[in-house]
This record gives sequence, C-alpha cells and structure tokens, in this order.
Amino acid sequence: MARSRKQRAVSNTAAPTSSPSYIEKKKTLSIKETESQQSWSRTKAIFKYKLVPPIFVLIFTPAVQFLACQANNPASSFEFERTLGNAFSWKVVTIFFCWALLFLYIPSRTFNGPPTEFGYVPVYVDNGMLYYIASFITYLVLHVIYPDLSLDIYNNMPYILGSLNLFALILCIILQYMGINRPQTSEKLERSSLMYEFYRGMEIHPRLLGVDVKQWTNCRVGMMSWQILIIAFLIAGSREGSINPGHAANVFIQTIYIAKFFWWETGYFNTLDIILDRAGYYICWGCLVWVPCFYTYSSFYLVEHQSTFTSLGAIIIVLIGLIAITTNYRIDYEKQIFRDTKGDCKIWGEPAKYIKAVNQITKQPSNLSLSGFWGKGRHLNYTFELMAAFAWCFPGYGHGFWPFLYFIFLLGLLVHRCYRDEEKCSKKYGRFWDEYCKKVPYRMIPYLY
Ligand SMILES: NC(=O)C1=CN([C@@H]2O[C@H](COP(=O)(O)OP(=O)(O)OC[C@H]3O[C@@H](n4cnc5c(N)ncnc54)[C@H](OP(=O)(O)O)[C@@H]3O)[C@@H](O)[C@H]2O)C=CC1
Ligand SMILES: CC(C)CCC[C@@H](C)[C@H]1CC[C@H]2C3=CC=C4C[C@@H](O)CC[C@]4(C)[C@H]3CC[C@]12C
Repeated sequence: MARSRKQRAVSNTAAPTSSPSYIEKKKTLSIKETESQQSWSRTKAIFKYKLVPPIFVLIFTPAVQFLACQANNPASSFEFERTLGNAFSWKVVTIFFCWALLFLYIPSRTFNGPPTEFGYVPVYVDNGMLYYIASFITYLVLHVIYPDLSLDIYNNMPYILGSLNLFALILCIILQYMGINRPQTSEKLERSSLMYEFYRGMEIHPRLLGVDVKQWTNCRVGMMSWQILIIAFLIAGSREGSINPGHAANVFIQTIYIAKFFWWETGYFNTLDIILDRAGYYICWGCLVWVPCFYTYSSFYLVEHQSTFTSLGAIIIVLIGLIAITTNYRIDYEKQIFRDTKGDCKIWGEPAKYIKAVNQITKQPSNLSLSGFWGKGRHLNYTFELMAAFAWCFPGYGHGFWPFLYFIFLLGLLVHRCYRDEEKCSKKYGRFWDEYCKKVPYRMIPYLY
C-alpha cells in the first residue's frame, strides 16, 4: 500500500513534464511568447524608424524658436522672419563657427579615438582646454570694445537660433549626401528610408574641411556656445551692474561642469555619441541648435524672471552642484583609469576587482570593473549628472516648471541612454555582461533602480 502511494507520488510529479498535453501546452506557450516578442520588436521598429525621425525633426526644430520667444517676451508671438536670422545673428554665428574651426587647425597634439569595427581610427585634435580658456577670455575682452555684446546676444536669441537652425539643417543634408554618394570609410551600411537616414546620419566619423565633424559640432560649437551664452545671459540679466546671486549660482555650476568637459574632452571620444552615433540630425543638429537653446535655457529664463535666492541659498546650491559634478567626474575617471591600466590599478585604496571579460566582436580581452562606483551601480555617473543639473536649475524655483525643463529632458535622455548603453554592452560582452548585471544589479539608484 505504502509503496503504491509512493509510486503515485512519483508519477504525479513526473506526469506533467512528459505527458503529451504538457508538451503541447509548453509548445503553445513558447509560440505565444515568440509571437509576442516578434510583435513587440515590430512595434519598436515602427516607432524607431517611422515615427521618431519625423516627430523629432518636425517638433524639435520649431520648438527652439518658440522657446526663445517664450522666455524673452511671453507676450511676443512666433514670427516667421526670425527663423531666417538677421545680419547680427549671421555675423555672430559665422565668427563663432570659424573660431571653433581655427582651433582644430592649430598644430596640436592629436588623440586617436577607439577603432571602429571596420578598422577606421578617428584622429582628434587634443587642445580642448586651450580652446576653452582662449574662447572664454576673448569673449570677456570683447566687452571692452563692444559693451552691449551680451545684451544684444540675449535680445537677438530668436534670430541666432534661426541662423543656427538653418545652418544645421543644411549641414545635415550635406552629411547625408556625402554619406550616400561619397562615403569616406570602407563601412558597408544598409540603406533605410531617407527620413531615417537624415535623422540618424550616415557616417560615424565624417570629415569636412579637414576636421572631424563631430568634434567640431559636439565638443567645440555645442559645448562652447553653452558656456558663452550662459555668461551672456548672466551679464544681460544684471541690473545696474549688480548680479543676482541665484543667477550667478546657476551660471557658476554650469561653468564648472563645462570646464570639466573640456578638461576631459578626450574621454568623451570613447562615449556612445562618438563611437555609436552617426553624424546626422540627432547629434549634429542636437549639438548645433538644441544645446545652445535648451541646455542654456535655465540661464536664459532667469534674465526676465529673477531668482529669489539669497546669497546663502546660492552658496548652498553651489556646494551641492560642486559635489555632484565632482562625483560624476570621479565615476568617469575611475572607469578611465581602469580602462587605461586594464584593471591593474587601485580603486578606493584597494586593487581593482573585475570580471575577466572578452569583447565578443573583436575577441579581445576587455574587463568589467567591480570596484568603486562601478561596483555599486551600473550608471551612477548619470545619477550625479542629474543631481548637478537639478542644482543649477533650482535657482529658478518659484517660476513654475520652465527653469526645470533641462532637468526633465535630461531625466528622459539618461534613462533612455542607460538602456541604449546596456544594449551595446550586452552585444559587446555577451554572457560576461549578464554576469556583471547579476553582481551589480542596480542601474542608477542602489536598491531601487
Ligand atoms: N548632459 C548630457 O546631456 C549628458 C551627459 N552625459 C555624461 O557624459 C559622461 C559619459 O557618459 P556615457 O557616454 O553615456 O557613458 P558612460 O561613461 O556611462 O560609459 C558607459 C560605457 O562604460 C563601459 N562600462 C560599463 N560598465 C563598465 C564597467 N563595470 N567597467 C568598465 N567599463 C564599463 C562600457 O563601454 P566599453 O566597455 O566599451 O568601454 C559602457 O558602454 C557621463 O558623465 C554622463 O553623465 C551623458 C549623456 C548626456
Ligand atoms: C534631437 C535632440 C532633441 C536630442 C539631441 C541630443 C544631443 C544634443 C545630446 C545627446 C547626448 C548629449 C551629450 C552627451 C554627453 C555629454 C558629455 C558631458 O560631459 C557634456 C555634455 C555632452 C557632450 C552631451 C551634449 C548633448 C548631447 C550630445
């Protein structure tokens, strides 16, 4: 009796896995699973290739013109004539573009970026800090000759954005034409719709007039225009020579952030924007127009809408901002040291711990750090980036959500970028990446996300 009960128990547990109905059920389930996976990938593809490009181009391009009118003079309506620029805006934009170009021609040390899968090694000019300091000083000195320069820049912002918009759109068309008809590298790129190609870009490292296009757009024009414009807005916003403490804190934190970028410019050549993104609307228009308009927006807004921060409030927010920027830099630095020494270094006072990983594409070893910040979260640098952005937007507190626009945008950008980066790493490292994700399970906030 006891034996037969045991047998039943065994057969009860064994039956489901071997019975035909169980196998059928499993098959139907896995078919359903793959069907839903396929339909999800189809939806994602429609979104990525068909919807995002026209929506971005048609919404973001005019949005910059609207933003520039909105804060400058909320009563002023959109005027088409501004989208064409004016004599002042074209003069300013042309001089600035040529100045940025000049520094890429000055004989300097060069820096070789990471080679592409098709064996192209991009060469960059390594004089970011010289360009930054020279541009900053020159801008301040120009006020001696032209005391109203900052005020004129502020008042002509809708026209300046009009000139930038036109120039950037034409550049993207040229880049697309060159990529289709005269590609500069041996990369074999599958063709897609013209709209998608315009948005995404064609080539990863195109060169024009002898310079690397993305170094010129992203690092030199985008980042330096951000710096010059916020200084111009601070000067334009000063009333009878006195500077508002909240506005000063907002500009000071961003200035440290931008100076840090130029200090670390060669580190930027290893990031997604440079190694993965192609030179098209997203990156080139983004850096030529979106950065000068949107990244500077909190400072632009504070000209008309004075910050209510006291000097003490300003000092506290500057300290918070500096802590965030330093930590963000520290995290990027820990990765750079780890990569440069291939893991043979000390992090947080101890020899670095890592996963011995292999790049699945090149089959070369490329370890994944488990030490310091990279052992606590997979993208803590983004968390501190957001904290810094929040700090410089905060002096606009009390004026609704407009001064926080950049922070809100950055939140979306960085969460999305986390997934883009992880997709890249999963392809690059395969099972080693899964192992890393198991050991470091959180992305941006330990124990939460
Ligand atoms: N203000 C803004 O608009 C934005 C600012 N940023 C800032 O730019 C900086 C760079 O960011 P981003 O380019 O996104 O990339 P990250 O600096 O976050 O680098 C991600 C890459 O690091 C490598 N990596 C990941 N995990 C490890 C590990 N455990 N050990 C060693 N290497 C690892 C991988 O590249 P690999 O293995 O190939 O080396 C991965 O692709 C950050 O400070 C960020 O905050 C970024 C986006 C937008
Ligand atoms: C089409 C647009 C709505 C979106 C354009 C986005 C781009 C302008 C930005 C995408 C990623 C951004 C950056 C990445 C990393 C950076 C390093 C940091 O230290 C300074 C800022 C930046 C260069 C930043 C600049 C804007 C982007 C390229």
